Amino acid sequence: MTLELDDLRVRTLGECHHDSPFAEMLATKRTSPHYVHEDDRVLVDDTVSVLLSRGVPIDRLPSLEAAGPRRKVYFDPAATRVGIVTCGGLCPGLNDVIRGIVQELTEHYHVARIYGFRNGYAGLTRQHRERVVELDLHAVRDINNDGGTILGSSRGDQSPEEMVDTLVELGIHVLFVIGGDGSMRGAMKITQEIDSRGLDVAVIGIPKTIDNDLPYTDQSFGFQTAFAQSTEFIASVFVESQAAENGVGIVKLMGRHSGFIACYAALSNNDADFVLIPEVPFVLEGPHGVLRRIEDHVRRHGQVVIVVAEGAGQELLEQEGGTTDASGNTKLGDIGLFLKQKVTDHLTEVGLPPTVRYLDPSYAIRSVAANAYDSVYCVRLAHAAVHAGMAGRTETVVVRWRRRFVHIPMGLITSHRNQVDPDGDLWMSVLEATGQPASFEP
Ligand SMILES: Nc1ncnc2c1ncn2[C@@H]1O[C@H](COP(=O)(O)OP(=O)(O)O)[C@@H](O)[C@H]1O
Ligand SMILES: O=P(O)(O)OC[C@H]1O[C@](O)(COP(=O)(O)O)[C@@H](O)[C@@H]1O
Ligand SMILES: [Mg+2]
Repeated sequence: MTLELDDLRVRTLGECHHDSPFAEMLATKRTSPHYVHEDDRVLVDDTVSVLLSRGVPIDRLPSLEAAGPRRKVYFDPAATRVGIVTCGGLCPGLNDVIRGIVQELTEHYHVARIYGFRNGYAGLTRQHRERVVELDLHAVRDINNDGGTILGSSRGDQSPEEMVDTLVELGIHVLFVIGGDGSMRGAMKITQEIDSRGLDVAVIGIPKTIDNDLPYTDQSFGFQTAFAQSTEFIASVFVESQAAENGVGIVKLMGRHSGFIACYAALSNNDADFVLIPEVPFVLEGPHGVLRRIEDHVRRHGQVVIVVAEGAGQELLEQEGGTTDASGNTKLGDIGLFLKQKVTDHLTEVGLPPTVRYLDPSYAIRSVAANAYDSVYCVRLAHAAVHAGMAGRTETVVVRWRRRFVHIPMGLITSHRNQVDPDGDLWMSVLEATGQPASFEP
């Protein structure tokens, strides 16, 4: 609520003087419900009460710069060299974004060169510089039919100085970083280094996360594909649990800090009786605890299905002492296996010896190709990113916000996490669909 208009202004490298290949097409366009003029701004808030509570005139309301092609661009297209890198965990749609960027840059802007860095930020280091690949239409043809990323990815810190040396050596003007919160923190270190050297290089982020945990964006690309994949595993344990006496199906789904995949997957096929997510703490023991509720459900229905997000109930696990992955992300305890054991022990103790079917689809939900919806989303994000970069926006992320494509300052996307609001309408839908209690605490 403390967000001010000035926090939402994106950085530009300077005035745009070069003719854009889109100038002619834009000349006749008028602002409409389907087209936002390049100088127009999109409101952040969408309810009357929040807008009123801002207490400022309409032109001072928090708003975002519209994405899309400009009449003039900052970089001379024919002389522009571009780099693309994908970092962090895989996500459906990475190849669609790469293809979209390369197509747009090649077919419309006719840029001089497009380089792909291999295996995340590691590909920008001195050691791996020779592995850089040149990307053209041929190299990206059909890549969207495959999951993963043709460029590869990685976790782990790299020196911003070395990475900027690589950009300078290859004469790159625009770097596109497709990645999550960690990648955007890394990208901001790259822009700092660019600034400290006074270089004319733009850095544009395209937010990637299957967890859907980045703020200031509608559902992130690949999320829909990932939760759709998850539903198949829930359906499997449901069938298994129905066929067994005291059948228990448990599916653990990705979601380090946010339970969006668990919520959407559970709502999608409506087979889950309990959904456990990081945002809503729960207790296992006691008359209102999860175990007792599961027991009640098995007594009444003869079976039960539980969907648990990997980050749920971490406070119940004995932690190994703050271990982290190469990128500094905290490694989580295995709530799925823990829950499986606890449920088995409890139901056995109360005379309902269960048949437990446990699935941890893990990488199976994020390594697949994007579905048709996500593919459309990816290609549109790619176009928006290219227009932003060519127009000299920097330290800027392209996002879709309330169905508009807009620019936001990179710092905002790492400012906090998008999480399921326990007071919000999504969690309410989950409670309505599952019938689980709003709280497992007395
Ligand atoms: N605070 C940070 N500063 C600089 N680089 C970072 C930072 N956090 C993460 N990175 C780098 O960004 C890349 C991706 O980060 P990671 O957390 O693994 O995935 P994601 O971008 O999906 O969150 C890694 O190479 C990682 O080292
Ligand atoms: O085994 P890995 O590659 O570290 O990935 C596991 C993590 O990746 C995620 O899919 C999200 O990772 P990112 O932050 O890279 O998007 C989490 O849900 C999961 O905890
Ligand atoms: Mg991350």
